[in-house]
Amino acid sequence: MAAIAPPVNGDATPAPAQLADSIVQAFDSILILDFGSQYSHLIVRRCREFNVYCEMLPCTQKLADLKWKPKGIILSGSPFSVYEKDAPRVDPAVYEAGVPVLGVCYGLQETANFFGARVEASDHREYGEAIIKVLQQPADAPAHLNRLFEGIPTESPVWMSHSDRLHSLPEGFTTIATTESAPFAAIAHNEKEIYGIQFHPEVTHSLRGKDVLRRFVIDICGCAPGWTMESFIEKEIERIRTLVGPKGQVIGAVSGGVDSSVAAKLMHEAIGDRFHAIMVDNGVLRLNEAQQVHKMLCEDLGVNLTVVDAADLFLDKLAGVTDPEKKRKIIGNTFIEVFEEKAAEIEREVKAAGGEGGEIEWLLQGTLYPDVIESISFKGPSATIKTHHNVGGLLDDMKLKLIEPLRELFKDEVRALGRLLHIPEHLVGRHPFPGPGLAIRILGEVTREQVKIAQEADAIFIDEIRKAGLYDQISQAFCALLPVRAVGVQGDRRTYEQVICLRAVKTEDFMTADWFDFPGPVLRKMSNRITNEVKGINRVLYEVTSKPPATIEFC
Ligand SMILES: Nc1ncnc2c1ncn2[C@@H]1O[C@H](COP(=O)(O)OP(=O)(O)OP(=O)(O)O)[C@@H](O)[C@H]1O
Ligand SMILES: O=c1[nH]c(=O)c2[nH+]cn([C@@H]3O[C@H](COP(=O)(O)O)[C@@H](O)[C@H]3O)c2[nH]1
Ligand SMILES: NC(=O)CC[C@H](N)C(=O)O
Ligand SMILES: [Mg+2]
Repeated sequence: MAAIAPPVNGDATPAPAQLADSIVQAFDSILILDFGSQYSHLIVRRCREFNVYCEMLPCTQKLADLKWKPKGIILSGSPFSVYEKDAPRVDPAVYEAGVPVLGVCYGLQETANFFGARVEASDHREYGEAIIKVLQQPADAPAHLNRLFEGIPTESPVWMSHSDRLHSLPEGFTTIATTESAPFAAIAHNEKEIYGIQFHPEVTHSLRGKDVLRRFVIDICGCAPGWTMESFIEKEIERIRTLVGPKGQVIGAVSGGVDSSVAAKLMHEAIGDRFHAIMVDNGVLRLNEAQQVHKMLCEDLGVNLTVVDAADLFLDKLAGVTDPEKKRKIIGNTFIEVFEEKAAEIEREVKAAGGEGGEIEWLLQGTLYPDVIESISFKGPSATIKTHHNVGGLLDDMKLKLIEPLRELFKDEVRALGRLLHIPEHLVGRHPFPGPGLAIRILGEVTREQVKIAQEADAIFIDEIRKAGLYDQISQAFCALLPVRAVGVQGDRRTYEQVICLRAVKTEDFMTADWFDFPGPVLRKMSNRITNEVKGINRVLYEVTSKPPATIEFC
């Protein structure tokens, strides 16, 4: 998505995002301006849970450049303090847009700051739970002062994460709630529907936080809750048809993962056989993955899939490379090279067969919102944690244009979409597998030997998870091959072999995650099988770090 409204959802640049025109025209939408809080994406999720579409853009987004009119604006929290020299500033147009505004934590402080109040470091830092007290306004007060907390108990627990506080109330505002340490825990403008809250309503620890957000989005902004997956399918199919035209052809990057399968099914519904699905065997897939996916997509999805064997090309390019980001870029770039070559080949074939199809201009990818969310941070590339192969790892001069129907969605929304499209449960419920595959799970150099070890260990791990009936309780599970050797004893002989680390996590949206608590006997069986069956491994570790501070993948 480019800085200013591109004509399609997807766009190769990892620059600020804008909502696809068709979505905003069809649905009431909320704009969330991100000041860099680690919880910003949760605001997006919560609003979507009310069936209201919302889009998060960096706080540097100027309202004047926005091609659509939001029904309301939410300003997120931030690691900054408003009095810092480099602190991100709110676009003053936000308060003149004529739509309700809600500032959360830093958003409240920046609003107060804008309206002339002093914000200062406090002796009473509040991290964690606080009890909010809602102040009932006098009978002659403007009605909107009571609106945000209407129906919310006078006292309820909220979650705080701040060390700054307002020194005083900005002129023209009223305090609408307090806590013991925050005398201005919630404020509202006396005339305009501008609100600020010091707590984080988006985290589940704020007991009635979701209700406060609902009050804002539905009752105050007046958003109609029309954003459902049913309506999304309809609109998206229409949009794809218009975009591609009556003769246009699309090549699809399909991996067997749930995202690209859902995207492929949607595309197939929209343009039928003018869609050509391609899976690339990049040499770092799971054991027998290419064969299994081929069968699954043809049989279960009715999509015609070609598997391109490019294992040697990828593995040769990866030879000698140990840096994780370099691996990611090489894989991202090589994927595109292969797709462009394949697109030209399909065009020639269609022409030779006297077919009607036009040029292949489009590449379908199953990119999701979490894949892009980091690259739209206002902090820019310096904050990039890792380059997702399908976002930051693309070729700069690629000829194919991207079409990414799921770019605005979270994983659970995609799964719901898949079920509505009648995609079988075993496909919809599959654990994600990253495009760069085992290359980012083999720490150090990726060789054919290392791939074989990683594949065999992974197959055993997943097999045991399934046998224990735990597959659906786990969000993602895999093995990482560590670049170290350790001494062991096998068959009375000294061994000096590699160490494999098992990782299994539970997560709702893959933005945060917790490690899975396996029963001891299951771990024991896994460890036993791996050391016995996989040549080259003499130790098995289990990873017990959540995200954050770790990430799900090892690199
Ligand atoms: N081996 C592959 N061949 C072709 N395209 C791929 C391959 N691996 C990844 N892609 C493309 O990159 C996109 C992003 O990969 P990602 O792993 O995030 O999604 P997915 O594979 O569709 O679903 P999941 O996240 O469940 O694995 C895919 O949707 C697909 O378009
Ligand atoms: O297709 C992908 N291409 C990538 O480059 C990539 N990097 C991470 N992932 C997947 O994203 C989710 C979050 O992973 P991290 O916590 O490691 O960032 C997890 O599900 C990861 O498997 C990727 N998927
Ligand atoms: N979570 C936040 O938005 C914190 C804002 C500001 N940095 C503070 O400490 O008060
Ligand atoms: Mg995948």
